[in-house]
Amino acid sequence: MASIAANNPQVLDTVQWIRDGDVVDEINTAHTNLKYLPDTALPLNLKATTSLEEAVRNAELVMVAIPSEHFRSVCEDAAEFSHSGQFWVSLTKGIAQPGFQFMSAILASAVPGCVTGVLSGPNLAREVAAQVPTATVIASESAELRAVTQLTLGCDSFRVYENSDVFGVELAGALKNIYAIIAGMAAAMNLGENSKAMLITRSLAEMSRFAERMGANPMTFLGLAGVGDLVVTCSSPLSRNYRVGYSLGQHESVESIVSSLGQVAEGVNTTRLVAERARELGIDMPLAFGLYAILYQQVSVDKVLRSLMSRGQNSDVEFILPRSGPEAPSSS
Ligand SMILES: NC(=O)c1ccc[n+]([C@@H]2O[C@H](COP(=O)([O-])OP(=O)(O)OC[C@H]3O[C@@H](n4cnc5c(N)ncnc54)[C@H](O)[C@@H]3O)[C@@H](O)[C@H]2O)c1
Ligand SMILES: O=P(O)(O)OC[C@H](O)CO
Repeated sequence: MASIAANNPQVLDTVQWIRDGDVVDEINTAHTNLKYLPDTALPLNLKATTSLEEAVRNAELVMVAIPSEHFRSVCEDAAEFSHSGQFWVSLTKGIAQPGFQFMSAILASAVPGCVTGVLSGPNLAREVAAQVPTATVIASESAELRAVTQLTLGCDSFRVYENSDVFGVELAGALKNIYAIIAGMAAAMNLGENSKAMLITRSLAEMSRFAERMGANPMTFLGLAGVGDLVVTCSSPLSRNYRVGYSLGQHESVESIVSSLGQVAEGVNTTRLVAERARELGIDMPLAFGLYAILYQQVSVDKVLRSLMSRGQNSDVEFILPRSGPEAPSSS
């Protein structure tokens, strides 16, 4: 996203804050970030810094892409350099603990006086930086924040659509990681194209069911942040969550997959938080429960698959034909 903004002649300065001084030097001198974007030359005017003050103090728009686990602490450190009315947008697709915290809520409490938004959509970072034609969603209650984000990022290779359902957009971005892991598993098991279509479509049904019960608008899931991001992350090995699933499907342990990934796959933690919350609220989420059993209860992938395929059959689109009660297994 920083490279998209830096390429925009209407944006005065783009400053990217990074902890690691060596990466900062690499971006400022060689104009590359080989670990994350090995094939991309970064814009010459993209400036990196290890100083939060330099990145935040004079910014009109601050975009935060920190893994959810560390999102609050970085925002709290940055808050002393913010000013009232400054636009802060989360790019992070996860849920933080303790409790069940979303990034827009963390921004609002960690950065007092800021105006918040969420950017989410089918946006594999390598493709965004390579200027592959791409679209995203900016969600905010502030029309001004939405417009500033569209002006900052909109260009020949990148389109920014708007939505006011902040909760729905950020929930979609977090939930799709669960189903990307499952899709990666299905790919490793060579389950076939029919299975892929069933999986993506039933994932969407499950995500929308959860979202509606949590108070989001399920129609948001028909847009880029819902269907769009679900399709890309469930189809591409460029997704870390998909790769985690692929390795699980090859019977690697979660511990070794996560340690060899070297980057964050938010879906592993999100699966636990969402499955636990869904059980508390009595929301039926068979795919998320199945993945939870594989990740956290040592249940085999084959056993989960058999149990999913033997469940009672229910409504296709539950917003048209209501579901007929709990989908209990039809056979043991
Ligand atoms: N990579 C993508 O394609 C992509 C696309 C859209 C959204 N996201 C979201 O962006 C978020 C970040 O993912 P990412 O892909 O940028 O890479 P990542 O998950 O590897 O982490 C991003 C950066 O955060 C840094 N970091 C980790 N802990 C930190 C801390 N305590 N303080 C400061 N920096 C810290 C890491 O060093 C890394 O440089 C995730 O929530 C992800 O869902 C990623
Ligand atoms: O690499 P992932 O699995 O975190 O997915 C990246 C983006 O969220 C795709 O939109």
